[in-house]
Amino acid sequence: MTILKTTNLGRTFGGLKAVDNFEIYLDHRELVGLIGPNGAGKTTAFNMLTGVYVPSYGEIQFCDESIVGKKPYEITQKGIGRTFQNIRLFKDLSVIDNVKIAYHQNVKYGVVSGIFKSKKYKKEEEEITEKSLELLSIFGLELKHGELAKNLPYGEQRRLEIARALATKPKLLLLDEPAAGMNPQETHQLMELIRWIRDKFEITILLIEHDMSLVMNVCERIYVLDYGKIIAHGNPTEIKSNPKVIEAYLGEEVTI
Ligand SMILES: Nc1ncnc2c1ncn2[C@@H]1O[C@H](COP(=O)(O)OP(=O)(O)OP(=O)(O)O)[C@@H](O)[C@H]1O
Repeated sequence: MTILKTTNLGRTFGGLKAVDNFEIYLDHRELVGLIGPNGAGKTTAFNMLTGVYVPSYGEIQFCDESIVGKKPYEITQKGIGRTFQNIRLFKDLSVIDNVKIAYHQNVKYGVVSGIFKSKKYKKEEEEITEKSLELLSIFGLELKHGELAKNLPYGEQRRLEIARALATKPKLLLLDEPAAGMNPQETHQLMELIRWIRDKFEITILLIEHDMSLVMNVCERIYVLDYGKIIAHGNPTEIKSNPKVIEAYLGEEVTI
């Protein structure tokens, strides 16, 4: 079942077509990679899918509904969660509060209930705390729940970002360079975790990554962007041997 489909999607900045004719589909429970050299347009594509940028043209269908023109928070509520290339945590809040804030996007009590701290409010709060701790334990962060996010080592901040994104209960999770700045051992563990998350939460994952071993090992299908256009699409074996992909990566410090 296809949950996301884009048609002739594009974004221009002045005269630059940062992304052009971007056409992808994602099926339920797929793990798909989006790769390409620096400046190819990967983050711009993510920004359109999540409402951070309004597309200059084209269509995005998510769960059979157009999400073009919707605000980022509306798209989050519809079921697209994401992480950012540059980590965006509330650095001066505790680890658990970072996750709880994300959960609050889906709670049912109203403002009045919140102000007067009704029974329903307290029950919801207890549930959110419990669920947040459960989520933190998946990411090996439960013992650090009281620490300030800014005091976590880099790899743990990246994991906390994924936990936050999952707390918004996404059907589709977009990960923008989840392994950036991680050492090989952390990257390997993350790879396992990403696969596990997809299975446990039964979600679709689209990830941007520069670490080719991670992409090739973890993704079932891969789209390759170059100068804003998709130049290749296929499984890892097909992508590795695609001449257009090899050419696009010439001069980059990566082995594919
Ligand atoms: N807000 C913006 N204003 C002007 N140009 C932009 C803007 N955002 C992106 N661009 C340009 O669009 C192109 C694609 O950028 P983008 O960040 O999407 O690439 P990327 O593939 O994510 O790169 P990287 O791998 O380096 O993160 C680049 O030429 C970039 O300079």
